[in-house]
Amino acid sequence: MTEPIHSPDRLPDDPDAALRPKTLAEFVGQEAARDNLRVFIEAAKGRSEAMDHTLFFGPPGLGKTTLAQIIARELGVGFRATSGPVIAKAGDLAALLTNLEPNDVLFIDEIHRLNPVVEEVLYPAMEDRALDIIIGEGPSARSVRIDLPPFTLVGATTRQGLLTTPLRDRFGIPVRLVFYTEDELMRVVTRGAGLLGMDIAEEGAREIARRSRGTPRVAGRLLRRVRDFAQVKGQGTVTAPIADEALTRLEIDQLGLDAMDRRYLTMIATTYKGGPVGVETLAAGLAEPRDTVEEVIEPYLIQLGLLARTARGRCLNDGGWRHLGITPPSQQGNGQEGLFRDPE
Ligand SMILES: Nc1ncnc2c1ncn2[C@@H]1O[C@H](COP(=O)(O)OP(=O)(O)OP(=O)(O)O)[C@@H](O)[C@H]1O
Ligand SMILES: [Mg+2]
Repeated sequence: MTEPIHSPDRLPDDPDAALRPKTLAEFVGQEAARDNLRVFIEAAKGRSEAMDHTLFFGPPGLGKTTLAQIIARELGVGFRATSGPVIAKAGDLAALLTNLEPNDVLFIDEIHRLNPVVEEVLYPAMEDRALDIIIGEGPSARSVRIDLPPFTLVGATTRQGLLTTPLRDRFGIPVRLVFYTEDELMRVVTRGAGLLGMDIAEEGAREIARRSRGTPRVAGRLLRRVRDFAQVKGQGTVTAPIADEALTRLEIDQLGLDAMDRRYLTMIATTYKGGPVGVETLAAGLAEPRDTVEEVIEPYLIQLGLLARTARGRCLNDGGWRHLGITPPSQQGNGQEGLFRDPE
């Protein structure tokens, strides 16, 4: 399997762990979120209390896991991490919760994928710091309430919309993470280059930043690939031309779109005449899971204004047509045929 160079999906053996910021001060961007978190962390520390439960949501690779770790570190408390699909039974969650030290952070990644039975157990744990456990079966079964230490639940999800309302409502601090600006990504790239001991020109960093899909994880990955290229093809320094050549070879275009993004846009443009077309149809056409289309491919295309999600399906915007260099059917003069045929 080849490394998904440009996909913001994480890999099992997290190669970007080395680039992970460890403090709020080191964490680039997400200004609003950071300012708020700083206040909540200080306040909780000042009172020696657990911080309120916090939910991070936003596309993959924007720093949800990183921020969860930073919170624990800045609070000076322990950090336990798990993920929604891993907690199979209520008992698994009970074991995790009863083993926490006071004020610890429990991080649940992909919290929208919690089993509903487990989720029911989480409600009183979050709200009343209590576990209601059923002991025994049948007529002799009884419910026992166990008190828990104070703790902070930090949840992360790429799909806030898939969270049940009762769960969402129990987070006192909801934090939306947004795509990074080019300047912010430049700081991410420059910082990463420093940590990797790389020589990088300002315009080289800008080129990588501009083509990183607004995502620090992608920036880190592109940086490593461009470094290889600079080492072999150049004098070791990442200049703008070296970065451009490397990224072009990786089929990452001027907007930072990769081959999959372009296949997605081209399919809407040519097969579906610009849409609207349903996400299921597009996912099937690309042979990608619907989740990947909705969580990874679409958010950035929408952010760039190339694509619109409408009630009737996905539609290409003017910018999308322009980026592909295709004239929309509506703007074609008479006699222009052939390019846009009805899908079978
Ligand atoms: N603000 C930032 N500044 C610098 N580097 C960052 C920042 N945010 C994220 N990174 C880098 O991007 C990588 C991915 O971040 P992280 O794992 O926190 O993303 P995530 O939102 O949890 O993604 P996923 O949804 O896939 O779990 C980190 O290892 C880190 O190197
Ligand atoms: Mg994560």
